[in-house]
Amino acid sequence: MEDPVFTFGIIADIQYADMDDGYNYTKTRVRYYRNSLSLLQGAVREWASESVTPQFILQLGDLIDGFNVSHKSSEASLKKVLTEIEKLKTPVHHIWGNHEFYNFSRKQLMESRLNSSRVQATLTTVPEDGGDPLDSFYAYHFSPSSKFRLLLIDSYDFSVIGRDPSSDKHIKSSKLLRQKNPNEDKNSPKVLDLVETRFVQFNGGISAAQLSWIKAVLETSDKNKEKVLVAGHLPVHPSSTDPICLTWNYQEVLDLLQSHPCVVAYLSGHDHDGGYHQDECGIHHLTFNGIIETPPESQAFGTMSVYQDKMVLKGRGLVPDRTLLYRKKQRMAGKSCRQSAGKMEK
Ligand SMILES: Nc1ccn([C@@H]2O[C@H](COP(=O)(O)OP(=O)(O)OC[C@H](O)CO)[C@@H](O)[C@H]2O)c(=O)n1
Repeated sequence: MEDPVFTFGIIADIQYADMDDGYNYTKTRVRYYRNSLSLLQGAVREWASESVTPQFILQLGDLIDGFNVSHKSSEASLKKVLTEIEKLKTPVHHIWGNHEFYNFSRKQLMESRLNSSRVQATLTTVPEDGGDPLDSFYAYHFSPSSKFRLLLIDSYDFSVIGRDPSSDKHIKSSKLLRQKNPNEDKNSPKVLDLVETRFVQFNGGISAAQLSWIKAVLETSDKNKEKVLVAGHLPVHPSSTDPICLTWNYQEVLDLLQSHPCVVAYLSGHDHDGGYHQDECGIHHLTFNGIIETPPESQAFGTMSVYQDKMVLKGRGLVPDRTLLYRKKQRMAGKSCRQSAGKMEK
């Protein structure tokens, strides 16, 4: 078999805390807080023993659990987990999830080892909108190999968590939550239907500024005939996740991704049960199972081998193997495949 152009490791929702096993909020799933570190160690060992060490690791967010806050162990837990993942001596690209914001402020995150845009500075482009960097979003892109690009986006850009209560983004997202979610506890999806359940406080959305930044990146990639893999903590397709985990403005994000032929995949975490869907434009939506709810005797991570004509995911434990062919349906830049279909037939 031909060699891949590049390979990378993927892992999601480790949510480490030095505490006994517990449950998720609805008491339907066990959370293995302490053992999540052992599963991470196992993943690192396996990646290190592959014939070719992955070029980088994509960590899809929620590296340590929010419980660390009450245990006053956020710094210690973060250090422990980063020490393990960094043993691989390969770059790690970090997405920020809701649990990052329970543990740390945006300012702390920007200055921490979780700011991989800074660590990988030579490879990346970070948006500069001229305003206060703390009101901005954490998103960047890099090219792991010629004609391929990884684009990391900030699912909590427009959110009440991680935003200063006096900020415009906090005020507006809090207003949106009040409009969409009648429950006193805004983390509760009670009485909300299907995709409306996404309007809970532990989710967030993508601001207009970030959407236009993403659009500009994708336009350049379209022009340069690149293939782009987009990654964020929250899923954006209702068929790839339990709807309670969706990005608030998932439809806007989907419309944007689907109108750029360069986009081949969207990778996310958050829904610990995982999910997969190939959308009508051929984009592969992969939601990775969370380590935190993976039994100690199992595993949940993957190695993605990227080829010119496909991606091959070698899954471990709960993550299945998949061969992901690039889209067959043609799309025109700036139009979704649905809009393009009619035009191309003429
Ligand atoms: N129905 C719910 C669910 C959660 N909460 C509270 O919201 C906060 C975050 O919840 P948590 O389960 O820790 O979030 P995760 O990111 O680990 O998982 C997302 C799941 O996959 C979604 O199903 C926390 O404070 C919970 O207590 C809530 O109040 N009501």
